[in-house]
Amino acid sequence: MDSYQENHQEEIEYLKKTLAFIEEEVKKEEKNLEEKKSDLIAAKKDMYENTVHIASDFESLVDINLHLMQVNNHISGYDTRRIKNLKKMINSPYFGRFDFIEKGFNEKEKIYIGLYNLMDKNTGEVYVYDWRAPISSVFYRYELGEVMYDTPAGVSRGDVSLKRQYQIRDSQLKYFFDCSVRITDEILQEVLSHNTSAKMKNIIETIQKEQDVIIRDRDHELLIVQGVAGSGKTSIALHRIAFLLYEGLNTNLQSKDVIIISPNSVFSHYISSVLPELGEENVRQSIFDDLVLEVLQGRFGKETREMQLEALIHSRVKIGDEGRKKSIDFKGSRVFKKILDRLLWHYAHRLIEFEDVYYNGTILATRQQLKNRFLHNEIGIPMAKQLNKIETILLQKVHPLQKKRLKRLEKIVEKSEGHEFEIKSFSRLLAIKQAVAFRDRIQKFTKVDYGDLYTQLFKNRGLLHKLAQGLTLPENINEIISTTLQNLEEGQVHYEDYAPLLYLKLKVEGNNVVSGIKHVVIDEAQDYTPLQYEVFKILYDNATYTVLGDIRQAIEKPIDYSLYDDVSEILNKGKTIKLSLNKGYRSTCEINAFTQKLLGEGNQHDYCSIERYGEEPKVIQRETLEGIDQSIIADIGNYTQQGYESVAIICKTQKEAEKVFSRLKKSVQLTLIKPQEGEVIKGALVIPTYMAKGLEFDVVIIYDVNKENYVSDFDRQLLYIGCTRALHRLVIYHKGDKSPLI
Ligand SMILES: Nc1ncnc2c1ncn2[C@@H]1O[C@H](COP(=O)(O)OP(=O)(O)OP(=O)(O)O)[C@@H](O)[C@H]1O
Repeated sequence: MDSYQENHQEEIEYLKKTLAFIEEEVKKEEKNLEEKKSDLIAAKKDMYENTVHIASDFESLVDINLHLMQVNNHISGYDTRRIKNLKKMINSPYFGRFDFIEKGFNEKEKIYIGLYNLMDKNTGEVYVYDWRAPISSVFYRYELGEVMYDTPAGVSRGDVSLKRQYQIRDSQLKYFFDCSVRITDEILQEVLSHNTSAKMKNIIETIQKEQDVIIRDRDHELLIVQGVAGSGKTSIALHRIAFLLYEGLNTNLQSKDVIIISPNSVFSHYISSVLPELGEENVRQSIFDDLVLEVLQGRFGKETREMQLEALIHSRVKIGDEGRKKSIDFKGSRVFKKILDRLLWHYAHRLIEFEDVYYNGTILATRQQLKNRFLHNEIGIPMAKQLNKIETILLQKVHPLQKKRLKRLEKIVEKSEGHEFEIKSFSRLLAIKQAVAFRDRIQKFTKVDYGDLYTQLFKNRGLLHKLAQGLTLPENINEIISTTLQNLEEGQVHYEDYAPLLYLKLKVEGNNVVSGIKHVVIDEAQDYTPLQYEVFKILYDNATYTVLGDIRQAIEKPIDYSLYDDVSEILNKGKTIKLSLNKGYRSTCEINAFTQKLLGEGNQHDYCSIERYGEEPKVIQRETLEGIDQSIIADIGNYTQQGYESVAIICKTQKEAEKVFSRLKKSVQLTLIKPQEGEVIKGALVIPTYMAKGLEFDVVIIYDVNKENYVSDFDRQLLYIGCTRALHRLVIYHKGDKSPLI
């Protein structure tokens, strides 16, 4: 036998042994589960039959029941998860191996790496190491030779003499090969040459070194990643969560303690299967609009981010109509945050009209006393709570006086005519009326409403200008003031007002809604304004953060890397690091070269692409829209025949997408993706650019990139986002002259 055959034989044996062990474990766990279920049923039966004798009251009965439910959930949750994980491993128990001699030891260990740990508890033999285990980092980071890796007990060193990769599918060893480099480009190219799927997939078999460094970072409280399109930011974010949860076994981080902030619900669906695939369920996902709804509870209307973008794109068509854009920039800025802080200060010091409080001729507190108490507030207590406390104190003071007053009232009523038979009840009624009047009087200065406060900023003539002293305001500030006031009075504010309103509410009332989050992942970080980060900071103050974005994919903002400095200053974490990724994995080299050119002079950046070749992108002119439609119908047929499974027709706006959809649907099977709607399915679909963010498709067709439709830098960014969604093919159609941007 030659050495390959020997190795092959050895690997077949090892696979057989591992699979047999997994199957044995599954059987054991299933038996275990059955026994536990029977025990539980018996315990329940016993409880129902006997509790009446032992549970002395209803409360203890409830307690027992609750306890049993918890035990029940705990047992079945843990056991079924382990069985599920083991079953997943039957398909492919591991994908990599390295042979390792730890410094100071002689014995060579074969370290197999897979989805989860697989250990024989009786013998201590480890069949497979979880890809997240400390030792597994060697596989992702090193070639042959000397290596080191972090363990909870410190750094371990050693020597790697062999690295091997496998493809095992349906429990069969398809192939394996030895590699001296980290992860060979061939296997990566092979993985990337496949079609994309309706749901994002995990990348554990081919994580790259620079990605692994981010995934396993434990040293920083704020980790910022600037990565080019397709560099794996979203994948990394999800694998990082899985890693932190694995580590969480030591640090007590659980899936319910983690939240992912993603751009929209279509994207949320797209990424929703990665963590469950990696064995981690129940991580919360939220979009900013959910937070708005949760905190503001629909009080100021329901404009969504998509509606804002749609309005913005349409307003751009009218040259010179920059009002909304300036308002968006201003209301998201740190300047506006300063104005809001000054507004809060001004309200506390100047606008609350404290009064002397009398009751029945007795002074309870002077105006100055109340003001002093309020301003020398215990640090950190929100304004509304502090005022509420003042109200409670005044009510407590007045309470004994009200009792005396009731007695007095009874005497008065007794003497008056017409109430002889209802002295008590009539006196009480009078007392209640007086108490209400008293409370209303003090509530004039103890109630503060964040919405009214925001309105005052725009309604109170000159207030905003006064508060903005020393700050630079946009040229159209007066227009912004009048439009905002009008919207507030109509109860329908713009999306850009939500962050300031949230900020004011959280500052005024404190954070009553969200708690317990220990780690926050913000994807598509470039899409949030500094003020939105201020809101995140208040909502998740004690959490650590992973923030990932690509400044070139900002939709309505100029390319400006200072956002990351703002994020770092605002979140203000002790240990912060900013890392960059400049290798794209999604698209072919031809598509990458095309999209880099799109960025325009001066905006290109350090970029490299994985070596995967395909066809040149096509830019095709048609005389009419009908001509474009006919070509697209033919394209969908051709590309589907060639085996591509997802073809996206990307339009500039939702309106355009709807029109294209209604024309094309007569001739071809396709889906229109709408904001707020669930999943992107496979096949042909029509989608507006901003909804396609973060997604990817085998074939991307960009609709009508003509010289009127795509002209500004803003359009360039939209076009860039659209084109970078393509894996294998990119086609651009235009009616008449093409856009000067391509
Ligand atoms: N190490 C890897 N191995 C295999 N595939 C990878 C790897 N890294 C990234 N990919 C693939 O590249 C594609 C892009 O990844 P992802 O969507 O995470 O990138 P991104 O940086 O978030 O992209 P964008 O900012 O453009 O939305 C995905 O198909 C992902 O599976």
